[in-house]
Amino acid sequence: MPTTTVTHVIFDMDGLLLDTEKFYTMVQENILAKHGKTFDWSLKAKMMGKKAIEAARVFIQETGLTDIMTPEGFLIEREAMLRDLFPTSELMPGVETLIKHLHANKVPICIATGTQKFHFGLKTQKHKEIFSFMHHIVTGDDPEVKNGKPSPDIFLAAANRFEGGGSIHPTKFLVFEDAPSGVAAAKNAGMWAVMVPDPRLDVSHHKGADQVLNSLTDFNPADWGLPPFPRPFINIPSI
Ligand SMILES: O=P(O)(O)OC[C@@H](O)CO
Ligand SMILES: [Mg+2]
Repeated sequence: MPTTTVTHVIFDMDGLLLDTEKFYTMVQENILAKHGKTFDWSLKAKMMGKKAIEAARVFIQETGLTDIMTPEGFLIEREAMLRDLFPTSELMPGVETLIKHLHANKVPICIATGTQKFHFGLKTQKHKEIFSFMHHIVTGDDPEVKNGKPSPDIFLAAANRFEGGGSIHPTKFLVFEDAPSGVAAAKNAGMWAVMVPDPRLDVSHHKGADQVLNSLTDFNPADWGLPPFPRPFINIPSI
């Protein structure tokens, strides 16, 4: 991991801030089971992080369902199942502590997520305080995001929306991601990428990340020149 100092942080959301990838997996398994097919992590690795329609095209192509359903039809079926699940989304471990710490130390933070704006609202409704600390949110259906991850579009748009964003060098941005497409997008944008992958994702998909963590609870801000977590207060009784 390079010794560098970053000044701004961009968070991915699904699978990184919110424990939502399990919903996509479960629903996609259900849809494939109806056609006698199984969903596996090699397909998941190709879909996660992408814009919905781009992920749908991969799903239909890779599972051989092109004669049975269209990507658009798959999304309609998937969304009907996801709609009730999204509002139950929980934060991943370490998220609240890290976001509150960065916000308290005035580190500019934002979100760049492949999910569409409407789903963003459903997924975050239980966590309004935490998401209120974000300077801005860029969603996959934003007009500036012409191509989804691994294209750099969404991270470049997110960087530009900070105060003075357009003149900040990309290496001042630290991106947190869970998906191979997201890490590739961050690197394509010239930024640093900390990957927090699902343990079921093959390690071959970790390449390109500048740091790989098992959990955000293992992140040390000082490694990146960010304000360190306060030292644990040890109350040593006076002798
Ligand atoms: O970019 P994120 O927030 O991971 O969203 C991706 C989502 O569309 C599901 O994979
Ligand atoms: Mg993600």
